[in-house]
Amino acid sequence: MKVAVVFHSASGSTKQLAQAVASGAAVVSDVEVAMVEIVGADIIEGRFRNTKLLQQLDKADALVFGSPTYMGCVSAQFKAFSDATGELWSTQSWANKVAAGFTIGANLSGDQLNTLQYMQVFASQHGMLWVGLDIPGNYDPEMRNRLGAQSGLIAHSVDGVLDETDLLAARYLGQRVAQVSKKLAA
Ligand SMILES: Cc1cc2nc3c(=O)[nH]c(=O)nc-3n(C[C@H](O)[C@H](O)[C@H](O)COP(=O)(O)O)c2cc1C
Repeated sequence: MKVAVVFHSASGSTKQLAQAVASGAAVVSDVEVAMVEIVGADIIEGRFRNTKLLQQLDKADALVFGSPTYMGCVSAQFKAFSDATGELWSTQSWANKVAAGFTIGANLSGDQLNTLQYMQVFASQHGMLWVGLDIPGNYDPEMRNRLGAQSGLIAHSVDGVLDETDLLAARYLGQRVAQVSKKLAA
């Protein structure tokens, strides 16, 4: 079972979440986890060009998408990556892969939900199966999902220092994606 955490991060906070998601997925037995970073250098004249990266994702059973919230949506780098997958859309070659998402913003209510919703639509365009969080906000003894979104993980940091509960929720999201993927494959 292969889980890929596909993310863009400019100043490192989304990357910290991605590492936590990956570590959560890795605790599930027989799961191989890859960190797949979207970098600006792969965007040439506005188009994301990294065939190897897309081929790596083809082989994964589950993709967890991560992007900072920029201007109320995914970053331009993440969007360029998602546009590049348009070539796969007509064949639906990612259909029935499991998908999930996480984001972070500097404002408590900085329109991060729109970022998750974009990722969810993106996954649906590929026929993927979206997995949200099954942690009801403010009802968790560990205070994971403190911001209460269940479409995916919304984290918040004003200075790039991650809240421990957001990292716990990210770990949990990774674990959940790996477990659901195994269940589907059984
Ligand atoms: C161009 C730009 C736009 C941003 N837009 C938002 C926003 O709409 N909502 C929000 O809460 N934070 C916004 N932020 C803050 C980032 O989401 C936040 O700093 C995040 O932690 C950056 O992630 P990174 O460290 O992975 O790059 C914005 C930051 C930048 C640079």
